[in-house]
Amino acid sequence: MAAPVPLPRPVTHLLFDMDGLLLDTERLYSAVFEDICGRYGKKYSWDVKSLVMGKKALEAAQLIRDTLQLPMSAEELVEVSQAKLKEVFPTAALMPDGLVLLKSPGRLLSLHTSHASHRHGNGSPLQHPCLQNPHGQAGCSPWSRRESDTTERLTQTSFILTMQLCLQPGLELLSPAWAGGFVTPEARGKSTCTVLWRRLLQSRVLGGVEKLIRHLRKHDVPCAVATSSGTASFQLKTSRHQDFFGLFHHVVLGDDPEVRSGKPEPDIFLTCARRFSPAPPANKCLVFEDAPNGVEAALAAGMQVVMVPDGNLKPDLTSKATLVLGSLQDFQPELFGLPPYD
Ligand SMILES: O=c1[nH]cc([C@@H]2O[C@H](COP(=O)(O)O)[C@@H](O)[C@H]2O)c(=O)[nH]1
Repeated sequence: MAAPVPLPRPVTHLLFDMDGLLLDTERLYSAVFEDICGRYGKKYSWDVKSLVMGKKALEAAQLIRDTLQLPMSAEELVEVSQAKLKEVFPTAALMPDGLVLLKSPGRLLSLHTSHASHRHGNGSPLQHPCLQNPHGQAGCSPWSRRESDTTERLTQTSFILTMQLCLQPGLELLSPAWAGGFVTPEARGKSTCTVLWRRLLQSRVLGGVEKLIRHLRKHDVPCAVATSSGTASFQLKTSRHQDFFGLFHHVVLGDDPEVRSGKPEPDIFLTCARRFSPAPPANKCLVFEDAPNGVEAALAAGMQVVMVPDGNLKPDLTSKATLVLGSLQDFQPELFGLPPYD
């Protein structure tokens, strides 16, 4: 019989990864590497991507080059990819919630699709008193639907029925990324999209990422960012989000001299924890990650880790996380002894 999975333990300090967790940049990396690899008839699949996510740029390029046998050096791959990434990094948006937007003539409806299941890395649902929902199901928080600023609670079944009802002719499904603030160049030109976008911004409640960080800040919970991104990439990616990143106590970057080895080694999280004053012990730190390399790094540092994996990631790559969530918006701080939302 498998050993029982321990419940989350209380923590005092939170350490956040950036790409694919706070910022919706993984699809930018995918588009750029798919394009470069495609030129040589190679596929930048999620199997390859899962190996490189969270690594420093040169190590990542080396791995991609070796795995796909690209006819160029790792340094050349860094140069070619960085040239393209620099163009798109300034468009980086905060991570969208599990939102799907449905557009019908004259009306915008958004549905939260994140099923908010809380599970252990091994796949078993987390049984915790904090997770009892109004329908009495442990391990599954309610589905919600937002129409303008009214919030209704829906069960999973009624959500699916609503989706079916909505997806009739005349209704258009907009990409989740659109909800996160990233408007594609094609969409930008269309007046209907612009009007809908403006309406969405007006009626918008804070996205899960921002809501969580502002909540923690309000309650003086020390938070920091630990990202493998180098200084130049970080500045481009965060250029539109300086207020948001200003909420963190500090940021540790991949080219920091104290970060000798990248994820999956623990250096970046240990360095990040040391820079709080006073520095917390590792077992009082909770890391948030989307990448398997990041989860390994957090565990190697002796920290607990909440994983918010991309849906394309193979389920077995989430197995080591303390807790796995569908979206950061589903995080319940009280599970780790932190102040609950008001
Ligand atoms: O498809 C990819 N995703 C992510 C990376 C690497 O992962 C890092 C993301 O760092 P983090 O998750 O620690 O924010 C990027 O800087 C980049 O080097 C990559 O090369 N290719």
